[in-house]
Parts: sequence; structure tokens; C-alpha cells
Amino acid sequence: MKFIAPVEKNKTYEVTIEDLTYQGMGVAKIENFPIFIANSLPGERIEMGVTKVQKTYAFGRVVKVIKESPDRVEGSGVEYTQTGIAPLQNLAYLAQLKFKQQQIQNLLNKDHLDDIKVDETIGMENPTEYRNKAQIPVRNVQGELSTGFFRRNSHDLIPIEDFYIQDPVIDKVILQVRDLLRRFHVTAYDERNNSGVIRNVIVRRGYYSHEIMVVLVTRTMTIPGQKALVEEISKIDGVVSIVQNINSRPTNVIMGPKDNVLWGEAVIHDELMGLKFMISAHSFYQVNPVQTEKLYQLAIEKADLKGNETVVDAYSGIGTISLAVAKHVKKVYGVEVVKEAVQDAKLNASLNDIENVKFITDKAERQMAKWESDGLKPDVVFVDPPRKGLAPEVIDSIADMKPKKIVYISCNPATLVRDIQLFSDHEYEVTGDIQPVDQFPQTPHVESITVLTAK
Ligand SMILES: C[S@@+](CC[C@H](N)C(=O)[O-])C[C@H]1O[C@@H](n2cnc3c(N)ncnc32)[C@H](O)[C@@H]1O
Repeated sequence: MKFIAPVEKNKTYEVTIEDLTYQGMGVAKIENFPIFIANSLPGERIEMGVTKVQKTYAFGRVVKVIKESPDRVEGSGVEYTQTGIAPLQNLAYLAQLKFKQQQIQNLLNKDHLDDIKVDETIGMENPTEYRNKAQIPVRNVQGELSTGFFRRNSHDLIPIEDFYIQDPVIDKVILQVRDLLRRFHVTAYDERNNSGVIRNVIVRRGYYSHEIMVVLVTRTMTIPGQKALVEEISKIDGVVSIVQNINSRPTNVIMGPKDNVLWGEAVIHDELMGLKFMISAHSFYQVNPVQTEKLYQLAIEKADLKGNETVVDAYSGIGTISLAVAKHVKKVYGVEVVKEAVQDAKLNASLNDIENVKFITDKAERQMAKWESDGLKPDVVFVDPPRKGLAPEVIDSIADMKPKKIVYISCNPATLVRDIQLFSDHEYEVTGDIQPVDQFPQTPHVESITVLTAK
């Protein structure tokens, strides 16, 4: 039987916003059919116009706000909600923190895990201009090479100069690079026919060091006028590294596999938790250094280390957790799939004169099983996986190694809750409260720390 959606395109309906999606869109339901509406907040009663109907959901827009949320605040710019850069900018910061705490609690409750409690989210004192990295698409807008961000669910570029949640020095560098690209007539990527040269400009800036890396992501192997362009970019205050990343395929993935250092160093340096770090173009590095220090410090405190432990750091990136934990334990083993990140991790160990860590390049799925079959018996396992959470094999291997404690740092509460249940099948239970730490103010992303111990 053909399913008929309970809403029709272009019609208007009165609805109450019940939740927010991961992208920060309000969710209303009509006969249990979800409708996603940008710029609407939980608790608001609105008149909504349906803009698109799909099989299992629809999109709508706010026609009129009938009852406004008491937590709504004046936003700083409509483009931040239009693009999804900072979709929660019109929700008061304290309400954002509450929302994140509640988001995890709701998911637990839904799966009948309401005995597990979530603590108040640890927020930022100044919750804007925090990002140390920008990945900015470059496209032609009205015949001119422009930088900005895509309108939600589209690839239409909205030109933006002040990105609100980024280090303002980074915003300035993006404009300087944009102006140089214009001056040297470098063409912007056009994805309709896979033509043009520059796809993205990526800028990273060390929070303490103030060193800047500029990555030009190009479709082509060469950049017309490259020598003069690179020379001018190298004169921008703070730039120590200019890298070209080649991504010739028609894909939404930002970076291709190959990097060429065009000028200066292949890395920037920064500090975190009193340790020195080198970060290359391809390596994951947490984007909010102020909150990362709180997050990892707290994760280490929660591990309650005594000094003689063996520790595994799964999904170890450039070794941030491994190196911070090394001075508290006997030995650390890290595993990470990105080769460049592992190279950085090894260099970072010697940069900090740390000798009791061993980093392996591999998938956690494979390496954890190998360590388990080799008889490795860690006392504590830290996991800091990407959004998709832990592969079931990783959970099996951890359980077979029988650590006393697992410290789970999660950037996605849905996969966290799923994995808590899988660990529970292996006789591991959550001890203490789950602690959210706001790594991404003005956005709905939720980061948290959970401790699991053997029952
Ligand atoms: C949230 S980050 C953790 C970063 C790390 N704790 C740090 O501070 O640098 C997740 C990391 O997992 C890595 N990764 C993704 N899939 C993986 C897999 N299957 N096995 C191992 N590492 C993986 C990513 O490259 C990324 O560095």
C-alpha cells in the first residue's frame, strides 16, 4: 500500500517544536511524521510552511512564531543558522548546555537506562571565536571567487567574512587568501562540471603558538601563478606552513590523499595540557583547545591512575591522550588509522621526551584483536572514537582483555548509548555520572566522558 505523508508541500500547519536534530534543526511531529525546521527552538509553537516532503520526513520553514521560547536570544547573523555553522546561536548559552545534558539523558531513558545519570554540561566562559581550524569552501558567486559556507542541504555558497565561532585571526587570513586568489586569477572549483582549481581553503592556528598553516585544496595538480601566490601567502602574519592538498575526484570529502608542502614547514606547533604538539595537515586535532584541556584532564582524573598501570588509547590521533596520560602510568599503547597522525604522535612523544608510549598505525578493530591475542592486559582503556562509535569487534576485544576501567570519550550520544549496552552484555557497567563537556558551543554537537567498570 502506498504511504501517504500527513503533510503536503506548500501548505501551512501549526506545530510545537519537540526536539533539535544533530544539525540543529527544530523537530515537530504530525501524526508521528517528523518535520525538520531551521531556526526553531524546542518548546516553540509556530506556523510552519512545508517546503519538501520525503518518504519518512519533511522539511519546513517558520512562517510565524506563535509562542516564542523563553530561551530565544537575539542571533548574531541569519547566515549562521542558514548555513548550519552555528545553528544554536539564537538559544541562550545556559539553555544550550542544558539541552546537551538532556540530549544524552533522553537517549538513555529511551533505552530504559534511566538509572544512569548525566551531569551538568561543563561550558565555556566565552562561547564564541573558539575554533582553531576552518575548512572553507571556495566557489564562484556572481562571477567572483568567494569564500563562505554552503546553505544547508545545498551546495550554494553564502559568502561569509566573520564566521563567529572561529578564531578571528583565522577569519582574517581566509579573507587575505581569498583576495590573493582573486588577484592572481585562480579559478574557483565548479562541482557541476568538475572544473576550476581551488575547492577549499583550510586554516589552522595554534592557540598558544599562534603559528598558522594554510592548506589550499585543489582539484588540479598545479596552481596557475603558484610561485607568486605562495610568496604572497607566506607574507601573511603568523603563516609558517603552506600546503597543497590535491582532491581531483567529484566528492563531498574535503581532502584528497596527497599533500605537497609549498612553503615552510609541514606542521604547526601548539601546546595542550603543558605538552608540545606538532600537527600536520591531515591529522585530527580537537578544534576547541580551551575545552579539550578540560575534557582530557577530566578523562585522566576519572581514570584514577596510580602510576603502575598499562593503558591503551584507542583512536589515538596525534597522541594527545596517550602523551598526557604517559607520566601517570607505566606504559601506554596507542592505535590510530591515519598514518600521518601516528607519525605526528611519535614525533610528539620525542618532542616531549616521553619514552613509555608505543603507537601503531592500524584500524582499532584489527589492532585491539591483535593485542588481545598477544596477551596484552591493560588496566585502563581510553576510547575516543569518531561519530560512528566503536565497532562491535573493538568492544569484544576490550572485554576480552578485561581492563578494570574503560574511559569512553564520545562525540555522539546515540552511538555512546548503543555501545554502553554492548559493554553491558560483557559485564561492564557505567559508574558515576556521564560528564558532558561543551566542545562546540552554538552547535548541537555533544561531547562527553563515561566511565565503565567491570561488574
Ligand atoms: C575523535 S578523534 C580522537 C583523537 C585523539 N584522541 C586526539 O586527541 O588526537 C578520532 C580518531 O579516530 C581515528 N579513527 C577513525 N576510524 C578509526 C579506526 N577504525 N581505527 C583507528 N582509528 C580510527 C581518526 O583518524 C581520529 O584521529
